[in-house]
Amino acid sequence: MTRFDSATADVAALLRQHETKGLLRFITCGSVDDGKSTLIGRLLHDTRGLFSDQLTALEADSRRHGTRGGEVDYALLLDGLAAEREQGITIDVAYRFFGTEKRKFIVADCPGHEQYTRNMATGASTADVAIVLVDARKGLLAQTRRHSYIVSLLGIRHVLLAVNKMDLVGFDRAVFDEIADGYRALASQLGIEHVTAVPLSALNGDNLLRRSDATPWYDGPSVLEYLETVDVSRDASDLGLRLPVQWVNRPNQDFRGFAGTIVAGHVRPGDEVVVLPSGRRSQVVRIVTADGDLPVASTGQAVTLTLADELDISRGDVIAAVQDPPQVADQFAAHVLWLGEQALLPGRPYWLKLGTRTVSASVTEIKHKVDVNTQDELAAKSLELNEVGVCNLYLDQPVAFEAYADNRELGGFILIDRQTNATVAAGTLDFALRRAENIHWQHVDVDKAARARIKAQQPRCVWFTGLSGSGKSTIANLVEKKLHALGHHTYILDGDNVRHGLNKDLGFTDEDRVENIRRVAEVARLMTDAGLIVLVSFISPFRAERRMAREMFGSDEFIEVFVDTPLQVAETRDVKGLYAKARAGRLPNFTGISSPYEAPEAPELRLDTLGDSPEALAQTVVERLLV
Ligand SMILES: Nc1ncnc2c1ncn2[C@@H]1O[C@H](COP(=O)(O)OS(=O)(=O)O)[C@@H](OP(=O)(O)O)[C@H]1O
Ligand SMILES: Nc1ncnc2c1ncn2[C@@H]1O[C@H](COP(=O)(O)OP(=O)(O)O)[C@@H](O)[C@H]1O
Repeated sequence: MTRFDSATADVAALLRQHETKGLLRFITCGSVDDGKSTLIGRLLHDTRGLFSDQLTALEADSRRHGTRGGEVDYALLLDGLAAEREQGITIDVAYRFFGTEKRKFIVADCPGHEQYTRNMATGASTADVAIVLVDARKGLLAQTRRHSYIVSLLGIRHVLLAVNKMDLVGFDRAVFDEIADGYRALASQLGIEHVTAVPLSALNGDNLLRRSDATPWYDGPSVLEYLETVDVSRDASDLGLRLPVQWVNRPNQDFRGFAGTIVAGHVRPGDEVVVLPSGRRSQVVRIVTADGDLPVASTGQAVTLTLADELDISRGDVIAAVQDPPQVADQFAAHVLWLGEQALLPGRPYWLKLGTRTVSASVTEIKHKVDVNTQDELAAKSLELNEVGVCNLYLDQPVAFEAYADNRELGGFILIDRQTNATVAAGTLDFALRRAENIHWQHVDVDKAARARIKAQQPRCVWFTGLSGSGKSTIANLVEKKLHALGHHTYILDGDNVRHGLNKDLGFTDEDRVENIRRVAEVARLMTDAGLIVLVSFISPFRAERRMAREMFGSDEFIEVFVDTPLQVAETRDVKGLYAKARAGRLPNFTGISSPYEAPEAPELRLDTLGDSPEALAQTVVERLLV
């Protein structure tokens, strides 16, 4: 068992012991060296929340590091644990638990370095309170502003401003007042409703558990008093029931229950409910739990509901009160905090996870990005790590949602990279866009099958991908000639050509290439719908967009052909002299040289242009097509 596992077991015991007390979740944020770890370490230790094995380890560490006079260096404990978890990468937020007679606490310790915004957002998404630490000698920093912006973005309404290291400025009231006033101005700009400022020396314990004699001019609470008494209840009582279905419980033919945690409202047997997004209605029959059936259940409780009717309900659906259901939509205005190493590219599909539902989503437009230090709106074509943008989102299917301001569970989402499964963004849904609401799919009587029948062929999209000069155009051209000779109806979409018309507004940046492929894939889809065999010949360098294109077609309709020519060979051919230009630095973002090419992993066909002639390769494609 690792140290972390044993801590987890202890935590479970602690939580059980404190089960009857209120629970407060908070995060700590601040710049490096503001004293975060010391603050948390002391809170844990002085409230006797430290687990004994960790305390022993801590004292040993302190001795090893030669801390003054055998004193415990509290910072060591948390920094040590954080480092340990960092090796496991992904989330290195350290969740710590402690309790007093009045409350129990879960604190997410978010590392303060720039690149750790991801951890902070993770911690903040469930917290009720944020402790923002500021070094009294340094005042408000860019990092303080950034963290406070994220705190407000993620809906934390209560901030404890801990002006730390007051001992180093002689507990000077003027210093404290100036920082507190500056912060209140910032908070009101950001819409943070409740700010309490405390003059603190985390190291010495002044105003930490009890009020300190060193600050007779201060009559507010100590940090712990604040945490024990702050009222974070939200007025959710008037919201109707919302239960996102986590799983369908069907142990046998006679029982079918829908399990999940109630995120708003309450429920009783007999209540009328609606299931979203389908809109089907039913009535609650039982509220089942491990401890027996309940007469009523409310927000925060994990339950299994059984319904009067046999409805088709699956994970991700939301069971809601009939009188007051959440909305359903597939297009949104949203705030997106980008956490990916690679930039956000409009048009690229990501997985969006909202409540218990996962759907494919893309950003259709970045309205602007927000300078998190000044709140200025800046023009943007993409979002880089740690940037926040106001975006339009498009989902490939409708979901039940609520504005984040009203309900964090049904309004807060994350975006996941479809290749790496890494979390690349955290975001909030602001409101639904109505633009598609009044547009309905127009039924036509002559359909794709009818069009294909008259052409006596199966429509296809043959997608050639490869480096510039690999041979895409040459081979596609030969394939078309052969198909034409056989009486087939075809069309070639060639990158060079389409860029002269439909896509003449696009260049060769990553984001322009994503849009280039999105458009040509849509055109290819229309053409196959018209019954044609379409040959697409685009470099299409990114796996994500080739996959997006593939998903637009039926399973045997899309044939990915990798024209596999090594870079050195394509460069030697240099049909258009572009490689020479790129090498000379006169052509930026050139594929293979200053812009990446991601080779297909599982194409339907791989053409080795060193092994065979264009003619032979074209014949291979035709044979694959006409099987
Ligand atoms: N910077 C840069 N990088 C790559 N290619 C460049 C560039 N600048 C111009 N060209 C010419 O544009 C053709 C590629 O366009 P595509 O639309 O196929 O490219 S992409 O799919 O959007 O990556 C490509 O055609 P092919 O050589 O037929 O592939 C080039 O002739
Ligand atoms: N086996 C092969 N397959 C395709 N092209 C080849 C082959 N061998 C040599 N070539 C030459 O390589 C060049 C490929 O250029 P092109 O078809 O315009 O590539 P792309 O469309 O991928 O940029 C042509 O001059 C072609 O004659």
